Amino acid sequence: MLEAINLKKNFGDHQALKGINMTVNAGEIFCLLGANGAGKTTTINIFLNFIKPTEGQVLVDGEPMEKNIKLARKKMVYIPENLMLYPHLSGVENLDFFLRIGGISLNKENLEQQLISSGLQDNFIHRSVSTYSKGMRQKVGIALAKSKNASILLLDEPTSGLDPKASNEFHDLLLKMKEDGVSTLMATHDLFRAKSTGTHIGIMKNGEMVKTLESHEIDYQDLEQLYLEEMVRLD
Ligand SMILES: Nc1ncnc2c1ncn2[C@@H]1O[C@H](COP(=O)(O)OP(=O)(O)OP(=O)(O)O)[C@@H](O)[C@H]1O
Repeated sequence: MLEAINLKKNFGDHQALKGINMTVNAGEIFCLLGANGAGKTTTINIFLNFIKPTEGQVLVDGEPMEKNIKLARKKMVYIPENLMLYPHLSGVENLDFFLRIGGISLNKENLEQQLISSGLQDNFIHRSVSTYSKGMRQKVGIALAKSKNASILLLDEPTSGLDPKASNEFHDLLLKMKEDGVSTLMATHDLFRAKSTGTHIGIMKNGEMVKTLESHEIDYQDLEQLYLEEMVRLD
């Protein structure tokens, strides 16, 4: 479970976040929507402890993150738009490497199994990652999250640039992790996916969360209209 309490972030005299409150419970997929510069990545970076908030607090499973940052990071996996993997290592070798950094050692069969169950074709798992498509690299990220038993998944536009089939496969994997009780926070510009995959949708604008809703409350057309209205509304 992930919570933000009154998160504020200033970069110089620019207020990037103006008091964000949000909760992502176990088994929820919270999709953050908002125009470029709304503050989505800043929010995710604070959750990841990449940057510190100017004010406010992050709670991980109810505990302030700064109380035990190592433990909090152990629970999390981050998949950005372009997952950084070692291009000359295979999928199996990358997975092994990143798991070992986190103190986890799996045997070869388990590593292979994790990649295959994350949708990577078995004839690719021993090939160098430089031969992988973007969708295949993102699946290595999912395999890492599953192998780590991560309970929190933070995603920053993970399917941008993926073709519809690859994007579909990736979102199916997110839905499976949701069934396993993972708390997922995903920044996205894809309203359709936010509606179809998300359990909750937050619309950010100029550093504020201007709307939060449960995705079953709204159909896709109304979400699109609401989003566009929020974007043009003068405050
Ligand atoms: N390190 C930084 N230094 C100064 N300003 C920053 C920094 N990081 C972000 N900002 C500013 O904070 C605001 C929020 O940026 P952020 O990257 O969080 O937006 P975003 O919603 O993720 O946008 P996008 O959809 O383009 O990824 C922007 O005005 C951005 O210019």
